[in-house]
Order: sequence, then structure tokens, then C-alpha cells
Amino acid sequence: MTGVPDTGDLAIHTTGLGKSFGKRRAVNNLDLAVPRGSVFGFLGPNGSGKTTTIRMLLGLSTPSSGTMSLLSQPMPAAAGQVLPKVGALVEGPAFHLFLSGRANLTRLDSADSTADRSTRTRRVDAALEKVGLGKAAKLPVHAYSLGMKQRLGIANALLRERELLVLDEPTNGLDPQGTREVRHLISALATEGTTVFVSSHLLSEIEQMCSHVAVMSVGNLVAQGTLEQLRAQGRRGVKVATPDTSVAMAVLARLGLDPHVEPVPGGEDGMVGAVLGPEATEPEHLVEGLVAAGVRVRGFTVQPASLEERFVALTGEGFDLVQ
Ligand SMILES: Nc1ncnc2c1ncn2[C@@H]1O[C@H](COP(=O)(O)OP(=O)(O)OP(=O)(O)O)[C@@H](O)[C@H]1O
Repeated sequence: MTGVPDTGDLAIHTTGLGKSFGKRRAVNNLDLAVPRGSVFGFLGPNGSGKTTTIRMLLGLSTPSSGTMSLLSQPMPAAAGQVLPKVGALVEGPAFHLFLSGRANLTRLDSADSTADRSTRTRRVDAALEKVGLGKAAKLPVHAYSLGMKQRLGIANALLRERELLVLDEPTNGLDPQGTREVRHLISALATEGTTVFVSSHLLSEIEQMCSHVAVMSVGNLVAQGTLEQLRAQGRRGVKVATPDTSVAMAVLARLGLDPHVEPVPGGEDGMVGAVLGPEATEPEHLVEGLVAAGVRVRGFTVQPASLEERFVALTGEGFDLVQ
């Protein structure tokens, strides 16, 4: 793909990154380029290698092959300098349910030997404010909703000034309200200039909050770039409303398309749809061909290229489109 930025501008850069578990290749030859300042969606179905990649990036697991850098410094060699600038939410920190949100963050910060004790109270309160838990700071965590717990996890990642935030499926298991809260929080953090790398199996989510996306399929990177770049690579579709579906199918097939009939409840008309490949006959010629063959064309629409179509074409599988 085009548009891969200068490596000096990259918050995350990997080349040929791979990880095997025995014979299973969980991540294969991964070249990721995450621009600084982006909200970068790491999209893929369950089991496609997202968590494995994130664990390697954060030094929680050793790669089987390849190189990686975070904030332009080699990992894991520079982990000591880099990781304090990187906040992460991976598999959520374990909270004590009977302690308050504030007490939990204080404990987690105390467990970090590199954290500055003298600024602890201020940093904990600032992080709670930032994620909108200022008012709930004194409540025990068992009284928090799932969305609040997830935001507390993000607050934990924000106990210091961070240049990069790495969030593994931060909305997993949340209801629509919790999902919205986390999404808004991520967008707010991004406007402050923090680079956010966020994994998800939900296309709709990535579409709503990310500027860039990388798509994983069975351990392989199958696309990477801005959302616009990916959308532009998608293929248009056509839909023909007609009572003569079999003839319309035959005509479109003769014109090189792979048409299908879509069910239409009630009414006489059927709907024949087809995806237009790069070499496909232009829509006006399709209409010409249909009419010449006697097909009663009662409706004809050209649908713009969509991200959804692109992802399905890239991965060969459907993504969950809505929660
Ligand atoms: N510790 C491990 N030992 C053996 N296999 C593993 C291990 N961790 C991950 N895998 C395998 O590697 C593949 C990728 O898993 P990974 O968790 O990275 O995917 P994912 O995209 O994050 O999916 P999910 O959202 O379900 O976590 C899967 O087939 C998984 O079973």
C-alpha cells in the first residue's frame, strides 16, 4: 500500500515480525507502520494474531523473528527508556473490587518502582478526571459498570504522560453505552496528541474512531493505510430491481460479472446484485445490455465502494459490523 510514512514519524514500526507457538504461526512476517498522532485501528477476527502482536510490542512476549521499534527506539533493547512513555491496556489490570477506584490506582502506581511517589496523588486524581471517573473515585470498584471498569483500566495506563497508548480490545464485552464512553475517551485522548493503537474485531468501531487501520487475517497483515485509502480500494456494486431476474442474471454474467439474486419480501420485482471489479463494464453499458435483452429494469443503483466490502474481500470472512 502507498502512504507509508517516513520511519522517523512512526510510533510503532515492525519489520518481518513473527511469532510461532510450536508449529502454529500466530503472527507472520508483519510490517506495521503506525504514524505518530494517528488513532490506529488493528482490526481482525478473533484469533488473527492481534493480542500476540501487542504482547510482543510491549515486551511481554519474545518474537520468533523480525524487528520492532516503539517511538523510534528499538525494542526490546530500549524497553527501559521507551515503556514509561507507553500506556497499555492488555487483558485489563486486576482490580480489588472492594477498594475504591482511587485506592486501586494508588496501589498499582505504588507497585511501579519507577513511578514518582511525590506526585502520586496528583497523577492518580488527574487520570481519574481524564477518564470521567472523578466523581466515582471513592466508590468501590464492585459498584462500577463494566464501562467504568474499562475506563479505570485506561486511567491506569494514563498515570504518566504517555506518547503512545496501546489498547487491546478496550470495548470487548461492553454494552452500547460503555462502548460509546470508551470510544469518546479514545477520541479525546487523540486530540491531545497521544498516538493510540487500538485493536478490535468490530469494523464499525474502527470506522468511528480511527484515522488509520491495519487488517489482520490468520496471522497475516492483509491491508494497511488510512481509512480513505482502504475505502478507495473497495469495489462498487450495482443493484437491478426487475421482475425478470433470471434473464438479468444471464445478461450480467455474460458481461463478466458474478451476479446474485437478493431476496425482496413481497412485490413482483426481484433484486439482482453484483460487485464491479476494476475491469468491469461501466454501469451505463450494463443498463444498455439489460434493456437490449428485454429485461424490465425498474430500478438501477450503483453503490459506492465500502470499507465493509473491502474487508470481506481481503479476509474472505465477514466482520461483526455492529455490536
Ligand atoms: N500462548 C499461546 N500458546 C499457543 N497458541 C497461542 C498462544 N497465544 C495465542 N495463540 C494462538 O495464536 C493465534 C492468534 O491468537 P491471538 O490471541 O493473538 O489472536 P487475536 O487476534 O488477539 O484474537 P482474540 O481477539 O480472540 O484474542 C490463535 O490461533 C491462538 O490460538
